Amino acid sequence: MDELMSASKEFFRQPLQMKREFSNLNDGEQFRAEGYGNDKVRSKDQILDWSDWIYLKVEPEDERNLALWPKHPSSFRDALHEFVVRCRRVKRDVLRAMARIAGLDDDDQHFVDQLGGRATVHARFNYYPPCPRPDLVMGIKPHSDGTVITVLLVARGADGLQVLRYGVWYSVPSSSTHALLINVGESTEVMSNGMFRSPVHRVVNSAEKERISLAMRSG
Ligand SMILES: O=C(O)CCC(=O)C(=O)O
Ligand SMILES: [Fe+2]
Repeated sequence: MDELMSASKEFFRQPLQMKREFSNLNDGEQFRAEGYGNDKVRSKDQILDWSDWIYLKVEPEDERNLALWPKHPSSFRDALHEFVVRCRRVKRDVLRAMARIAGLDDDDQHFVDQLGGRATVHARFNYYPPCPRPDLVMGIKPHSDGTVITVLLVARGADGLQVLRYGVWYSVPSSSTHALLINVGESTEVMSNGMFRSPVHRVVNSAEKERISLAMRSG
């Protein structure tokens, strides 16, 4: 996790020109989901998030578009691959535990198998630079994840993530180590008939501190 978080930081700290090599704008114009950049611009009045990201399909392995995987730092690709492999187990264990909580017996059939053998996983590396006027921007707008499950890797000491519960925003405390946070996705909320809720969350920027995270979005 250390290596991956350092590689991510190093990537984002490069000059824009270097990062644009992996841009999510094809020919500088046409938006595609994968690559480095920001939201698709749909109108002049659109408010963009105060963040940068890289969005990459990481599973199934044979559907990776390696041309968009950063080459610098050189540790980036291997560190990401290793994390993807480790996440498979985390995901499976969490989904099995959830099936047990739901009182289901043959657990794999319920949540794990919903992902199938060729489940799609996207990695979204997020970088939130400090903002001199955090009151005017949003690092990532309020949303819930359209996934089965999201494994969020939060860099050591990074704060800014907030979760909405009954109309009140609660801050997720930062940790002195890198941390994994599991987010229930909308598909699981539907599959469980609302027993597991997919929380609405957002990131607020800080005036002094950056935030780095990696969301592994499954399904
Ligand atoms: O940076 C974070 O912790 C939140 C990221 C997030 O919500 C997402 O990528 O879906
Ligand atoms: Fe999210």
